[in-house]
Amino acid sequence: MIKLQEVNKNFHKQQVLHDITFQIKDGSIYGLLGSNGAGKTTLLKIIVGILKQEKGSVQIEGQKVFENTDVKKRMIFIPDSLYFFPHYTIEQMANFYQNIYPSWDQERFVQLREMFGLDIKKKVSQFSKGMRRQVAFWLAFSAMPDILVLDEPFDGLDPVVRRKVKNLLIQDVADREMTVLISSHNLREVEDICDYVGILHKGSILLEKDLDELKADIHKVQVAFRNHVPAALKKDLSILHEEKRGSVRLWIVRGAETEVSKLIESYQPIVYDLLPLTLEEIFVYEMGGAGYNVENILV
Ligand SMILES: Nc1ncnc2c1ncn2[C@@H]1O[C@H](COP(=O)(O)OP(=O)(O)OP(=O)(O)O)[C@@H](O)[C@H]1O
Repeated sequence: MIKLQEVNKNFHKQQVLHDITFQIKDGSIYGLLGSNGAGKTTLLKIIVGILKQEKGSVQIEGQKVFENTDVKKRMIFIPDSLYFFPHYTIEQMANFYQNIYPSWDQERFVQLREMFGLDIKKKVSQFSKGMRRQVAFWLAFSAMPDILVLDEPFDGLDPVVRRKVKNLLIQDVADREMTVLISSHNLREVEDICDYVGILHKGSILLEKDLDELKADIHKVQVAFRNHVPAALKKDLSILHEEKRGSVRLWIVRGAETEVSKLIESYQPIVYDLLPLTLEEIFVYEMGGAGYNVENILV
């Protein structure tokens, strides 16, 4: 479990993180979303113990992270700007990782070689940007960390590699309860793999959600009635948003699907469809309800 309690961080006199409190359960994938400058990289660096917060606590399995090598050996951070030793080949980097991470799995490194298809005798600096990112993932997956922290991890990866990397992430989470924290400015990029999403805006967490619960709790409804819309129905439903399209109403409603359907059908509509929402649509309505314009916060 990663547990943050009222974490604050200043750079010089500017406060960039304000009372950040959240938890990430073992074996889950948490997406930390936010626009440029929201504070994502700073927060990630505090979680992995590169930076120290001014106030508050960060604990992993009950232990503090900063200057704690035992915890750091179980965790890998892939930053947005990658660093490899100049002149090192992939093989030399792998040897270096093997010495640092006790859980390094050489068999897996060899097995993943086929998937990534990169020459281990070649210097990492001679690969393209996207290929260097693949090397970072290859090393990280071979080190078998308990915790993987990824800063904008999919930038520069082509769609095929992106899919392969996401599959590996999901596999490690399912097989051995790896915990993953991913930062991104793009909801669509992470919505297919995250269990939880937190939105960071100007250094504060605006919203935090379990995605399965979120998807089960909010729906798009198209409905039409022979005469006018029953006022009692509108009163009983939790309608977040309404649009009129001729005689058809489009509603965004909150509530369990079975209950929403039962209630609407009891008024015998002549048209009734309950449609799924994309995660992006859900956030637009959720955050709109909280007084934020989501287009200014997420892409
Ligand atoms: N080393 C530093 N010294 C001073 N200010 C910094 C430093 N690092 C970050 N900041 C400031 O902290 C704020 C948050 O930056 P951070 O890099 O954490 O944002 P981010 O959400 O990762 O943004 P992006 O999506 O653009 O990478 C910004 O205002 C930035 O200017």
